[in-house]
This record gives sequence, C-alpha cells and structure tokens, in this order.
Amino acid sequence: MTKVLVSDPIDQAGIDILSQVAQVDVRTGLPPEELKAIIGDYDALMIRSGTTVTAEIIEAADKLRIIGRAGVGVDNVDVPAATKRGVLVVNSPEGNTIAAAEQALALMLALSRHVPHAHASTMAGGWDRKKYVGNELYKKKLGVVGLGKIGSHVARVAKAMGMDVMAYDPYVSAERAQQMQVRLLPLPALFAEADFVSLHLPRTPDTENLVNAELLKTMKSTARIVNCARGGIIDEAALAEAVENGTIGGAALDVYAKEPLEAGSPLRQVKERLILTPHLGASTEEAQENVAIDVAEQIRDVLLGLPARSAVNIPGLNAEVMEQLKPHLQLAETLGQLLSQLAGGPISELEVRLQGDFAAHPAQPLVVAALKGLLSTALGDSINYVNASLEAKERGIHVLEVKDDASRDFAGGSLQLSCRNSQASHSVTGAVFAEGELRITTIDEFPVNVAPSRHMLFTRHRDMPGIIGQLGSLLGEHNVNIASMQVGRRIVRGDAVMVLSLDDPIPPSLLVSVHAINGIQEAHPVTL
Ligand SMILES: NC(=O)C1=CN([C@@H]2O[C@H](COP(=O)(O)OP(=O)(O)OC[C@H]3O[C@@H](n4cnc5c(N)ncnc54)[C@H](O)[C@@H]3O)[C@@H](O)[C@H]2O)C=CC1
Ligand SMILES: O=C(O)CCC(=O)C(=O)O
Repeated sequence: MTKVLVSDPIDQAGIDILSQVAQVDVRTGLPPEELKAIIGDYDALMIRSGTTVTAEIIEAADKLRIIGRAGVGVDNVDVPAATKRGVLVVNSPEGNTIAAAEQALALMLALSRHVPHAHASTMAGGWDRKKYVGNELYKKKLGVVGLGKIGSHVARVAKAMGMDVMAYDPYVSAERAQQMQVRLLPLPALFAEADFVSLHLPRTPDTENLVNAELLKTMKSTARIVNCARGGIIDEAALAEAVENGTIGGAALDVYAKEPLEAGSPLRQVKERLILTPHLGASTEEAQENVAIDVAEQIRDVLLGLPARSAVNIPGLNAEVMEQLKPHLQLAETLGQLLSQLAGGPISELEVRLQGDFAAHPAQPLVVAALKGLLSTALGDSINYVNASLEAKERGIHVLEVKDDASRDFAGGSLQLSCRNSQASHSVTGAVFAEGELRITTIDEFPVNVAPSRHMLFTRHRDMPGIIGQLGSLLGEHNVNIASMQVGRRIVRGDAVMVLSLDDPIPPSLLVSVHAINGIQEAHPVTL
C-alpha cells in the first residue's frame, strides 16, 4: 500500500487528492526523532514550513520518492541530501504569490498608520489621536528588493497606489524593469532613497544578513522596512536597535532567522514602530487551497509514475519537457545502458552529441537521461533523474555535450553517445523514427539498424565466412532463441559488428564459448 505522510497542516483539498492513490496519514507537530522513526514507512512526505527535513531524516527514509513543499521556499528541506538519495523535491512556486504580496502591502499600510499600536491603545481604554498620526504611501518611494513573482506584484499594486517604485535585483534585465515601469538601482542607492523597503528575495549564503547595521544607517530616519521573504536576510539585533534608536522610522517582519521567534529575541523588546507577525504571508484560505492542490497533484502524479511540473532538484525537466521529449529521453537512456555494457567498466568521459534536428531539443534533459542509463548498470534502481548528474560527478565522469545541427543522417536527427575509459572508447548512435520507434543506428561507427530489445548480444569480429553460422549454431545448441540478427561492416572482410536480439539471456558459460569462436574479438551481452 502506497503511503503519504502529511506532517504540517494542509488544506483538505490536498488530502482528498492524495487519498485517490495512497493511504494518507496526517501527523502534525512531530518531534524530529519521531519523524525519523516513522519516515521509513512512507513513499511521500507533504510539508509546509513547520517541518524541517534534515539529511538525517532523508537517510532514514528508505522508501521515500518525493517531498512536496506546499509553498515556495524549500529552505526547510536539505535538497542536496534529497538529490543524493534520488528523492524528488517539488514545491508550489505560484500558489501563494498574491497572499505573500498582500501581506507585505498590509504591513506597509499598518506600519505607516500605526494600526496595531493604535488598536492596542484603544482596546486598553485610550483615545490617542495625536500619537498615531501616520503617513500616506501615495507619492512615497518604495524600494523592492527581489523583483520576482511576489516583488513584481507588490510593485504593480504600489504603482497603482501612486508610489514611485524602484527595485534592486541583480538577475532582472533592464528591459523587464522598463516594462514594469520600475527604476533599477544598486542596493545602497535604493536604501538611501527609499521611504519604504520591501524584501522579496530568497535566503541564500549571499543574502544572509544582507540588511545589516551598516546598511540600516544609510536609510532615511523616516524610512520603514518590511520583510515577508525570509528570516536571516535582516540582522535582527541590528534592526531592533535601529527601530529603538530612531535610526529608521519603523519595521514590520513576518519571518525570522529562527522560527518560532525566540522568547528572548531583542525584537520582542521593541515597544513602538515595530510590527511582528508569525509567518502569515501564505496564510490565506485561497493560498492554502492553491498550494495544497498544486503539490498534492504533483505527489499523486509522481506516485503514479508521471512527471512533476515544479521539481526543485531536476531543473529543466518539467512535465511539459518530459512529455514532449518522452521517446528522445527513452532513446538517451537506452543508449546510455547499452554504452555502459559495451564499455564493461568505469567510464571517465561521456560525450553526448545531438546531431541534425536532434540539436533543436534542450540538451540537459537528454544528458541526464543518458547518465541515468549509463549508471543504471552499476546502480540499478537507486539511480534516477534526480541524482544521475550528481552520481556521475561523484564518480568523476566528465560530461561533454555537443550540438551538431549540420549533420543530416535522419529526418529527426540522431543522438550519439561516446565514452572513454583507460582501456578503450566506444560509441553508439540512435534515432527516433515515426510513431516514436527507437533505433540503434551505429555501434562503434559501424552502421546497423536495430530496434532495442531486452536481451541482446553485440560482437566485434572479422568479417569472414562461417562465423555467423557458428554463432547461430552455438546459441541454438544452448536453447537461446535468436529473434533478429544484423551485421554491420565498413569494408568486405574487414572488422565488423554483429547485433543479435535474443529471446533469452546468455548464460556466462555460453559467453566463454562465443569468445572462443575463431574471428570473434569481443562479445558483449546486453540487458536493457
Ligand atoms: N512570508 C511567507 O509566508 C512567504 C514567503 N515567501 C518567500 O518570498 C520570497 C520571494 O518569493 P517569490 O517572489 O515567489 O520568488 P521568486 O523566485 O519569484 O523571486 C525572487 C527574486 O529574488 C531575486 N534575487 C535573488 N537573489 C537576490 C539578491 N541577492 N538580491 C536581490 N534580488 C535577488 C531573484 O532574481 C528573483 O527575481 C522567497 O524567499 C519565498 O520563500 C514566499 C511565499 C510566502
Ligand atoms: O507554509 C507557509 O505558510 C509558509 C509559506 C512560505 O514561506 C513559502 O511558501 O515560502
């Protein structure tokens, strides 16, 4: 029975989808040691930001195929450890965009009009209209840091409210900023000019403590800063001090370096001009339904053997690409399997050559598929699209990808894999014919035309009378049935290859006899 563990509160719509294909256990608030103890029973894990999936938990997850993060940030998942173990990580990149953007806008408005403090004062019996005079957003300068999905929505709404919007995002082009009518500025200039700064970038080693005491000092004393992105991007102690001392006008935070926010955090000591919310950016009914459906559908699909649309650890291999390239990926994988069995040992270099019309396809998914096939001979089922590149790197396989669109061998082009190791080099070429049929078209540069089959035998031999007959008789004597046979040669009575498709595998003892046939130089049984 396929089993899914849901370890954070998830909208019922997601649970209903998962229940179509699996037994779903909802167990929220599990301590890490308990999660580690039970994770071995599960094929899939669905989380929000409450569960931290460490390398230790992934190590204990013997059956786990997929981790689904119902949200954007996957910083609570050890993605490299999941990749190494071949566990797919998926998220919902867009399901909570609007919710998070609206939270940032709500906090900007609440800050500039002192909403929480005025409310608390009124509830406590006060009527203080003078103390809580605020500011308008209209005509103020907003600096958006991170002009991605959420930052762009904040920018759009802010413009509609009459704000002058600037942005800092080193990965956004001038054309895109121009389209959005946003001025791109360097970070120091943005902080110096802004009346409001709103952060919408990921937490990475580069962005940790990006907003530190030094940068805060460059802000106007009336400026306010909002962080609905990730904790750790702002130095919390420095921010508490800057708000307390009046270095800046105020701050609002939804996210913290350590969550839940520690009882002793200096932020909890600041009494005025600071608003804290407990990571509520994605907490709208709409967003929770969106992300739950988005991620549950992906988990369901992966458990049914279908591709996921938002995989975090196999970039470039989304569902659309997988579907379009299905036979081409299958060809790359088959050629990889074939090549590793021809090489018969460790490979130090793999060249993936996309020829003719094949060169129009994206190379990266085909390289991953070729590596999966290549490594599956040694690693079996533990190798998949998620960990193939990493495993190849760890084994020191140097991968070269070449696009040669001038080559015109077949209508749809062809794919050639070549490998080298200390002893020899081999190459195989294949093509996808009409109706998605796969063909092996060359072996070590010898032309053939063979449909791949489960059991095959490849030989290198001298092209001389009697050799084919002897091999046929030998296999017949051992009750190995030949389904088809192909011979490829470049010159008469020179070197040649033979490809036999067999109904049965070749026993090792028979292979010794095949090698003993006069004229046979190499014989490689292949199982696909
Ligand atoms: N508070 C909450 O509940 C939520 C928080 N988030 C967080 O919001 C953040 C933004 O999410 P999205 O807009 O969906 O992501 P996104 O990937 O669409 O946008 C992120 C942007 O940050 C930019 N960026 C990366 N490094 C940068 C740097 N050093 N300086 C400036 N910009 C940089 C990228 O180029 C990109 O344009 C993420 O950290 C996400 O985890 C997302 C949803 C809810
Ligand atoms: O699941 C949540 O509520 C947190 C959402 C979030 O931070 C994200 O999607 O990155």
